Amino acid sequence: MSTVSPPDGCLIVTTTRSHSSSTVNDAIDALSPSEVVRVGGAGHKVMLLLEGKAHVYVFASPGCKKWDTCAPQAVLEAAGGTLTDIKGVQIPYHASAPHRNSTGVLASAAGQQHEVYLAKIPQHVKDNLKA
Ligand SMILES: Nc1ncnc2c1ncn2[C@@H]1O[C@H](COP(=O)(O)O)[C@@H](OP(=O)(O)O)[C@H]1O
Ligand SMILES: [Mg+2]
Repeated sequence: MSTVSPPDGCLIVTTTRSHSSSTVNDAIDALSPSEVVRVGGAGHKVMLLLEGKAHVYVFASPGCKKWDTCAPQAVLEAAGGTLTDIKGVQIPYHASAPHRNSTGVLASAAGQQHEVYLAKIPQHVKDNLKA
């Protein structure tokens, strides 16, 4: 699967258009992005990662559900990218897993250092999101 790499020398963060909060914005600000692209839909944001139009997708909020992230995550991982919760933990998809992604979402494009973005998310943001 071929994808386009996001540009070097800048940081484009994609996030929610309609579910912002102070925690959501604190996580974004901590990355010091050069641009923030606010669009609706988990799939839309992952598409931006695949198209090289954003480096990282950050959502430090509990609202997103398993069915919003499962297909986008599969496609992103097939392309070499990464999607975890905001703490870097794998999102569980087994039959008895809770429907809600209560510990948020952080996804990065292929070639990005996922752990570098994770390390920049403030501890109070991580602590605020409980499983
Ligand atoms: N507070 C909330 N209540 C309900 N759904 C939410 C939500 N926050 C996020 N979501 C869902 O999580 C997905 C990503 O949210 P957002 O677009 O705001 O980043 C969206 O679903 P879809 O991916 O099916 O559009 C959206 O409906
Ligand atoms: Mg949905």
